[in-house]
Amino acid sequence: MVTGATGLLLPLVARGLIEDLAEDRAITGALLALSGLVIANAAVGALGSYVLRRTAESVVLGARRALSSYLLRLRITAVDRSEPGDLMARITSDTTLLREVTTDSLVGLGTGGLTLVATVVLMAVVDPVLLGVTLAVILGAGTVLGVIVPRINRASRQAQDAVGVMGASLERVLGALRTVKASGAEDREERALHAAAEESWRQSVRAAKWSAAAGNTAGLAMQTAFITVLAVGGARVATGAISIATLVAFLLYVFYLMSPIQQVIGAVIQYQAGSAALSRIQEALGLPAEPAARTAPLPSSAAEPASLAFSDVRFRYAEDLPYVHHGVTFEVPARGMTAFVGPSGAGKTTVFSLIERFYDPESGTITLDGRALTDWELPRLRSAIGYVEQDAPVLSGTLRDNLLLGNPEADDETVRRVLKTTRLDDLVGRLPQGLDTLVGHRGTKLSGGERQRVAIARALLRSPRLLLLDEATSQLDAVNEAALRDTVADVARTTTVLCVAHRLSTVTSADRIVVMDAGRVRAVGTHRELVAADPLYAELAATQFLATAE
Ligand SMILES: Nc1ncnc2c1ncn2[C@@H]1O[C@H](COP(=O)(O)OP(=O)(O)OP(=O)(O)O)[C@@H](O)[C@H]1O
Repeated sequence: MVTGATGLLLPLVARGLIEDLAEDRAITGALLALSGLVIANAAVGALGSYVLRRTAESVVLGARRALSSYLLRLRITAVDRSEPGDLMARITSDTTLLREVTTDSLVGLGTGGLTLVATVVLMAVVDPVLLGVTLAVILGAGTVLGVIVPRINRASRQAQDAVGVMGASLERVLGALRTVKASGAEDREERALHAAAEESWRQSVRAAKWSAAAGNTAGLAMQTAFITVLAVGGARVATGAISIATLVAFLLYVFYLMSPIQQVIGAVIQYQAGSAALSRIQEALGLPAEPAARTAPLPSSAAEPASLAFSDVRFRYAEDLPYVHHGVTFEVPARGMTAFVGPSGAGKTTVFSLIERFYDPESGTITLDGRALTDWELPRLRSAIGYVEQDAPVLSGTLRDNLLLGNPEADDETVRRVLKTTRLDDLVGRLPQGLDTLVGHRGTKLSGGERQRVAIARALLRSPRLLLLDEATSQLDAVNEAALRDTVADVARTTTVLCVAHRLSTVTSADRIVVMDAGRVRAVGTHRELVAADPLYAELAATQFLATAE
């Protein structure tokens, strides 16, 4: 505003200068005022522009922090429905567009708008007739802009959506690059990536076309205003209605009008891209999330193991999908090892997802320590559990980062002990950088079996009251598997262990086995009991399990 005000005073001082010259008065004062104004204008302008950019960066930072915190708390149901690459684009690319909204758009609209109004007021003071001429031209341009602006908005939104699609395609390909290469699918994936990039290009070019049209409409309007004012003003000077000095001052105002008008139109155009990005950010912030809560402390090593019960649990992943659990009921007392077996797709992993409350059942209750899961504070519930997922994910970073992910407080002695029980000590000893070795994206620098052992070690370091192992030993060789079986048996003496098992060797030593089939529990018992009592179990034991047993 100060920059605008100093700029606005210049024509008045210029008029004074011309009048001083015309009337042979000293011009030192006017010259000094002119120089002072020019310098103040430049200095305040530079400072303002810095403050503005800083503010804009802070807006982007705020949006990125809010979005990343929110996305970490997303419910798994929302993650199932979204593309991670698209969510990533919303945090990285869409937030960048907010920078322009803050600098060029909002502030441009504010200062440009104010300068515009002030200029018009001063024009009215100088000569209302010429102001009328100027406004008529500007109004015509405004009408044209009203048609163009919504088109810029639509194109901007589609361009950003295409960037999201591109992010999703990239994530899809980079997440499984080996499979893509092994399947010889590079060309097809390349086409999909290019199609998304081209769609973004097409829409951005469309937005650029309309933006250029809008920008030029403004330029054209200003030139028309300039020429019309010159013609009408010239005529008025000829008839003696106004003086030359007034015409010069007015033309200077028309000249000054250019910048705020360009600013306002630029702001409106920028705002279209910004508002498209903003609506994509708001969409992400509208996804269902878990309530914000602080991470709960891990249970002390002396904490009692947990007991668990499912009672008539019915669950499906979405309303348009079939039920995965049709009234699942079982009880697991504190301590000991419970194995879940059953054909693929029976709903074993889903049991674990429900315990972690990644999803909530449609009906029935799940209790931990006799208390419904819904009555537990979510962080407290999860802090009691150690979970090793089916594909044993390992995160990019060092081995140490991965091991300490679930318990950053674990001391060196505990880490050493767990490394020994999971037989990772050999690996760590062999690596030149030991625990500080980088494991690569998703742990690609580790073998499948090593990844599983890292995942188990990570869960054990939490000293959980309930340990969930989902086929955690499927990729281990016989020696490692036997060793880990002993470790798990050891852990089961002090902790409740639930294990989805595919190997007979894991199952035979279990305290109880829950046989699941098509979303129901069909039998519970020990290996010996079930072989005699349950035909499905007997069949599984005789074929699938025995085939992989030692
Ligand atoms: N996120 C999900 N969204 C929709 N359906 C899912 C989802 N996860 C699993 N399902 C479906 O739920 C059913 C049960 O899956 P679950 O992973 O619990 O089976 P499982 O018994 O562990 O099988 P496996 O032994 O092959 O791992 C399957 O039919 C599967 O297709």
